[in-house]
Amino acid sequence: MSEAQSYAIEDLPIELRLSEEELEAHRAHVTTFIADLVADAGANGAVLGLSGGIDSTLTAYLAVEALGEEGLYGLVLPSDVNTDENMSDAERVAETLGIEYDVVDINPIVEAFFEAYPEAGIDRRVESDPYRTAAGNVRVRTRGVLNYFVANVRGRLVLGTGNRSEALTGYFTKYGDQAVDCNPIGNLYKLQVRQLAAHVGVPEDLVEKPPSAEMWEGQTDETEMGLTYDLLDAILALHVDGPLSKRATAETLDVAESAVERVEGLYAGSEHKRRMPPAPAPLDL
Ligand SMILES: Nc1ncnc2c1ncn2[C@@H]1O[C@H](COP(=O)(O)OP(=O)(O)OC[C@H]2O[C@@H]([n+]3cccc(C(=O)O)c3)[C@H](O)[C@@H]2O)[C@@H](O)[C@H]1O
Ligand SMILES: Nc1ncnc2c1ncn2[C@@H]1O[C@H](COP(=O)(O)OP(=O)(O)OP(=O)(O)O)[C@@H](O)[C@H]1O
Ligand SMILES: [Mg+2]
Repeated sequence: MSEAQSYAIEDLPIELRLSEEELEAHRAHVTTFIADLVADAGANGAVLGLSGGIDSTLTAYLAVEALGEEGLYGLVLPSDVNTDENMSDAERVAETLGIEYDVVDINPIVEAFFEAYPEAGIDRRVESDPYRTAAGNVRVRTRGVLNYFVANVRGRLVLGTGNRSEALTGYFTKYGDQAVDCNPIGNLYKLQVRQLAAHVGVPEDLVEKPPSAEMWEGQTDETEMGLTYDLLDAILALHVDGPLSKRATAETLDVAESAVERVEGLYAGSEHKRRMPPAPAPLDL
């Protein structure tokens, strides 16, 4: 967002944008992945948090293709910082797909956490960090607990909605929205998530909506990260996943090297979120 950019995705030396044929291949690949995972686990189906955003909407569409409408159970979990529009979009997705779903207000649960540890002062200082992020993370982790509560009771798996752009930048809450049994769209960059969503028939207004974690009022991913997803995805594909050096990436995209460094920093700083909690090596005494 704050970084100047003057490139066109179509001109990139790597194919970030998927063709219709490739989109159809990804659709089949992901639906097979979901169907196999649920069958191999002997589960009754899957549970998925619906936020009205593009990641959960696409995952829901693909899960219904994989498991049928009976196979997916939706949870719409509003808190006081979610917009009515997003929550009604989440319900619209469930209604359109014909899946069973519940709406559970998480505010009382979240408030109980804040009251249980008033020393953090979160209820009074939520507008500034670290309180704002800490409070947002409580909302996100509360949803994770509820997802697993329902999964345990109904013998289902929890579907995650993480994509590759989020995974590589650590743009998720540790043991929150990342606490799931699988990430069906986890190998797609955000740009490709949007493309696949349009391809499988997700309504245009949901495809075009600015991504938001809705952890606090007015939050958007691109403002918080200081990068558009188009630029982020290009840097990830060329430099973090791809072979280009920092300078070649900046020259190719006609952006300052500082933009590439910013992404490098997000990637390196989130390494701990992509691995199992470490323990000391066994001691050979
Ligand atoms: N080097 C290290 N080795 C091992 N552990 C390390 C560590 N550094 C921090 N940690 C641990 O990690 C914690 C920080 O991580 P975490 O609790 O996740 O918190 P944090 O990364 O600070 O915040 C979550 C970020 O993800 C974004 N988010 C969250 C949820 C959804 C979405 C969305 O797109 O929908 C986005 C959110 O906006 C925010 O920017 C620290 O408190 C510490 O416990
Ligand atoms: N209010 C909510 N109710 C239920 N689940 C939610 C809610 N908010 C977030 N989630 C879950 O957390 C996931 C991560 O949120 P994230 O914002 O990254 O994805 P999204 O909302 O689906 O897409 P977008 O990035 O476009 O906002 C969601 O996909 C959804 O599964
Ligand atoms: Mg969202």
